[in-house]
Amino acid sequence: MKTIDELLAEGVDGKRVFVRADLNVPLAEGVITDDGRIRAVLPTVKALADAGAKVVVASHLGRPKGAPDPAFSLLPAAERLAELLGAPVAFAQDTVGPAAHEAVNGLQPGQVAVIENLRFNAGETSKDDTERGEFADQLAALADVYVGDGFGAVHRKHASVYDLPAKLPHYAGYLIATEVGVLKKLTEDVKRPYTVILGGAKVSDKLAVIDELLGKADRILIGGGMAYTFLKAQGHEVGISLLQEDQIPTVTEYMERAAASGVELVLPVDVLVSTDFPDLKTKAPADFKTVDADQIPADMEGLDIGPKSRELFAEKIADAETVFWNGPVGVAEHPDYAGGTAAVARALLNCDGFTVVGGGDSAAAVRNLGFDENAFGHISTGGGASLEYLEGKTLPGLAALEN
Ligand SMILES: Nc1ncnc2c1ncn2[C@@H]1O[C@H](COP(=O)(O)OP(=O)(O)O)[C@@H](O)[C@H]1O
Ligand SMILES: O=C(OP(=O)(O)O)[C@H](O)COP(=O)(O)O
Repeated sequence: MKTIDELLAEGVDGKRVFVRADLNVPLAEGVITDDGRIRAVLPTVKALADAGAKVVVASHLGRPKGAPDPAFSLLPAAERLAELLGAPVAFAQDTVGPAAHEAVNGLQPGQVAVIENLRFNAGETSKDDTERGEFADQLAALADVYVGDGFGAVHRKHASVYDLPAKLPHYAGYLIATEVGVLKKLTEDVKRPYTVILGGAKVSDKLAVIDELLGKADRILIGGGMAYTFLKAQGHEVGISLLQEDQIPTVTEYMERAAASGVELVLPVDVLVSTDFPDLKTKAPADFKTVDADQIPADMEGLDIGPKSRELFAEKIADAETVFWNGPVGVAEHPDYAGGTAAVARALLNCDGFTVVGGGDSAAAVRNLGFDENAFGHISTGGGASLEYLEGKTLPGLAALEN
């Protein structure tokens, strides 16, 4: 993989450099609640701008449906990038249309532009190679060189991640180099016990990684929206909790395999439940109660792990030599459901092993709950990406940079 340092040595003065970043930051009412992913790409953007490149920054944000949707505009991220750079950043209101070309053509060496959300275009995420290739051609028209630095999206076979680097000279940015360097340690020389904690809401994506993790981890703790498919598979009522019904046979097989191979698969023993999802805008106090995990009422959903589960999880983390955590174990954006996630974060800090936290929302939760990000072994900007890397999978965005 050629790195940005090689590109800088070759010289970028006046060249248009396309930086595929992951600026998929959490937003509340259009306000960024954690800018970690923007700060993470600054070294790359700054180095290119300082060397006289015309820097074109691109990213997805959220999951719009292949067409413009103002709720998912990258404008707030572009504005924050400008603040962090201490320099103006041009913003194009389309991705590959006239506004993007105008913004890029208007750049002087050392200046930066952000183009609108890549996923406003159906070609970005298309499963059809030709459609993705055509969109990548349109992106390629905006640049002379490609720098891949969106670690959080390298597991996606998307046009800007996978197809575009094949069309331009391509290099890995500083963030990708750092992330891969740290995560590599977890694939090569894992000190045991190795505890993995999985939570969050991208249940179908993340259930799949358990298949591989069963052969790698000693303990797998399941919280967040992930837990309810397991509880249901054990025959419990889960009410209106997040559920991946079609995955019940799969998780049943996981539980059998874990038992047979001596991997501890740990589920919550109690949960906080409510009839309503909390209001994340007003953060108004929630009406919830704590129940045992096999007593979830039919009209309620589980929104955090309960006090007994927090103790149990902390115990399974305490003596671990290696810990990997992806996914808040509750709806940590709301103070009433952040207790489980805070307990897991504390347990990581109390453990002497090497601790890695991965994922946009997990990293945001840790910082927003007031934990010192430097106290963890590593905070990865990618959740799904780091999990798939640890599985040993070939990640499209890394393979494309290697070719
Ligand atoms: N029990 C739950 N029910 C619904 N959503 C949940 C639950 N627990 C956690 N979440 C949500 O999961 C989201 C984060 O999931 P995900 O994107 O998978 O994590 P990450 O970005 O760290 O990889 C958060 O917005 C959080 O509110
Ligand atoms: O937020 C992200 O992943 P993560 O939640 O696994 O950390 C990345 O920006 C990828 O987004 P996607 O899962 O919509 O492709």
